[in-house]
Amino acid sequence: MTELVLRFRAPDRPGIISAIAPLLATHGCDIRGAEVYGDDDTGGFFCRMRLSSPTAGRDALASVIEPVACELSLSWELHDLDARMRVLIAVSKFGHCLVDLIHKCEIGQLPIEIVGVVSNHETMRKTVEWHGLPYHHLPMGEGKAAQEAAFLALIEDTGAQLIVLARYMQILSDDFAAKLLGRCINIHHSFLPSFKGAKPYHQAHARGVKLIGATAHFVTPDLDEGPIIEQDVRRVTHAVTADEMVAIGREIEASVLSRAVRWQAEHRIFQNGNKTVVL
Ligand SMILES: Nc1nc2c(c(=O)[nH]1)N[C@@H](CN(C=O)c1ccc(C(=O)N[C@@H](CCC(=O)O)C(=O)O)cc1)CN2
Repeated sequence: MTELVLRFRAPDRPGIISAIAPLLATHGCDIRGAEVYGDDDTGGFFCRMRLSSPTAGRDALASVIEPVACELSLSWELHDLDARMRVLIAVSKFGHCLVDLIHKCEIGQLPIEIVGVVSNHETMRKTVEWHGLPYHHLPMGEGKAAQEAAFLALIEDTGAQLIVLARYMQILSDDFAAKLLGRCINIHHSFLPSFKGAKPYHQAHARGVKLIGATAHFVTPDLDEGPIIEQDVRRVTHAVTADEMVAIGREIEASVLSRAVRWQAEHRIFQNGNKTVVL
């Protein structure tokens, strides 16, 4: 039995599901779950189906879907759910999101394979190597261009399908960010669009907010402007210091980022203009 995810998007119109469903039934596929969304603003239609296929494997099924999808102008993907997404994690000095991802991967809560950890500091090497994972120290000393070239080579060498910036505090150049479009997720330590930049908790404290939060988003060349995937908040009072906000924020950041990574690994996220649809 093969567990698969079929996901597709197309200009919205009647008859898309009724064209696909019989095809799946003909090939013995059971639709175990399905979510759809039609966007009135963009006219887009989005669908994610979880399939059980007793006989046809991924490639066999893909070969019969292709002609129909072409006829319907579908942009589609078919993923084997047993295949874990290859993930390269980037971190600077703060390891709370990194260790949360490693732990959740180790206990099987995240369907990913961590292919390595990259950092511009040595701070997290001991922890990462203790978990038996490769650590790649890429300091900024040789300049951003050289560092990013080494970072990109690592992405290619490891076959990483997703790059996670787990409190990686370097702004990626426009060229590098453009090369990672749709496959790089960042955790920003504020409730975007408020408090962009490097020190959001101090900005929040200075502003006197009553809620602080974290935002997972796809990385684009524009700092902290990428499509938002997940957010969460916590209530704070006048008595909470900036340092206490940093401490409260760690838990929010880790939970928000791990949810975004799980959804990406489960092929649930569609980019929809500068927004996302999560099915
Ligand atoms: N092209 C992009 N690169 C990065 C993004 C992004 O959205 N687009 N997100 C950041 C993460 N981040 C906030 O979430 C962030 C990181 C770093 C800075 C910053 O000002 N860094 C300084 C250096 C700071 C240092 O060395 O400690 C800098 O790069 O000059 C702001 C926001 C990750 N990259």
